[in-house]
Amino acid sequence: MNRCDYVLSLSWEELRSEAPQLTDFFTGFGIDTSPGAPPAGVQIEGMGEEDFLDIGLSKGQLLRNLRDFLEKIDEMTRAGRREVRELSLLGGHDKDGAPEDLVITLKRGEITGIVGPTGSGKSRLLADIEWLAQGDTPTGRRVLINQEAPDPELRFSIEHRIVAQLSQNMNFVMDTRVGEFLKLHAESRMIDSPCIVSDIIAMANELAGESFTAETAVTALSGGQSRALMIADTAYLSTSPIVLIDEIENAGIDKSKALDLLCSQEKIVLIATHDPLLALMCSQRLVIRNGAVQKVIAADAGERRQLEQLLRIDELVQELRRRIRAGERIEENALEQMLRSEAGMI
Ligand SMILES: Nc1ncnc2c1ncn2[C@@H]1O[C@H](COP(=O)(O)OP(=O)(O)OP(=O)(O)O)[C@@H](O)[C@H]1O
Repeated sequence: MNRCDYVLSLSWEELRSEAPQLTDFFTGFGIDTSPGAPPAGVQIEGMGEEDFLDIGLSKGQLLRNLRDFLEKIDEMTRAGRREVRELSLLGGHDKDGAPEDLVITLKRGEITGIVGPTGSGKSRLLADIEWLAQGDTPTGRRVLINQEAPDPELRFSIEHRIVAQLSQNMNFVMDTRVGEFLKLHAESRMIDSPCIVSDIIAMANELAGESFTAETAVTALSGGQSRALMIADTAYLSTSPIVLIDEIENAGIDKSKALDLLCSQEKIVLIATHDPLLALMCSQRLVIRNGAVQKVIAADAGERRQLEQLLRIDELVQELRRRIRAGERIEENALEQMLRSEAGMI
């Protein structure tokens, strides 16, 4: 018996324990999935021409949809088995060919910063990770997943990418509304939570400051808003366990909140940055020079305390930004007053 026939012959209790998503699939076609109802196969056999007209599909199309749906469930189960627990970077060489002394393993829930002068190779390191380099990029680095070289299927699969890249420019080419875009994305991920779209929009609005709604056209979003939407979307919908971020400092979004959000989703986050606040928020940072990682600095208690103070200073900067955005004039002693009211800051 093939898988399709097997599913069609199960009782609803059996089906629920086998793959709960299937009951939603059948309910969507008006099939009675209550516990005592006849199995799906019996009900489909009993459907007349009118019933098929009602659902807008022929019997053959319905069965083909079921087969596609089962394949998708299987693929997602396989993806779950390919679970990424850790990511290791093995050094290659710098721009002059000198060996890079690097062996480091990054774990889920960890944020790693990549810092260094302009042109030193930060984006190149992100690209090496995105392509799961195997000594075949200009740096000669290798990337291991769970201490093994990833299989080629994982490297070159477009559909099941384990790495999500949030690049500096987010441009939408689709002509659709935010709500519709997120709904489609959630469906493609088989995430069927009724609040998911509104949750993502609420989070994106928290990150962006300037609100938009489910009815806003994606092409009308500002740079900061689309960046915020992509971060919230990645956090809630992306199954990619590794997230690479190239510069969010100028995106006009609440960057510390954005990092907290991604980190709370147990992702392995790498962020290339020139921003001291973001760099200090990381669990560790890789210092790059001349195309190679020169050292790894782990955050310590001293740096954590500096981060706390920097976050307070950042709040003041945000407040100034808010006032300037609102068209206010900044009085001569405004900053001094704000600093004084921040007890103990100066
Ligand atoms: N190990 C290496 N060997 C050879 N070329 C390298 C190496 N590392 C980086 N490069 C090259 O050096 C150039 C600059 O690197 P990259 O763009 O990654 O710098 P960056 O630190 O991201 O700069 P910015 O801060 O300006 O964004 C790129 O062309 C990159 O491919």
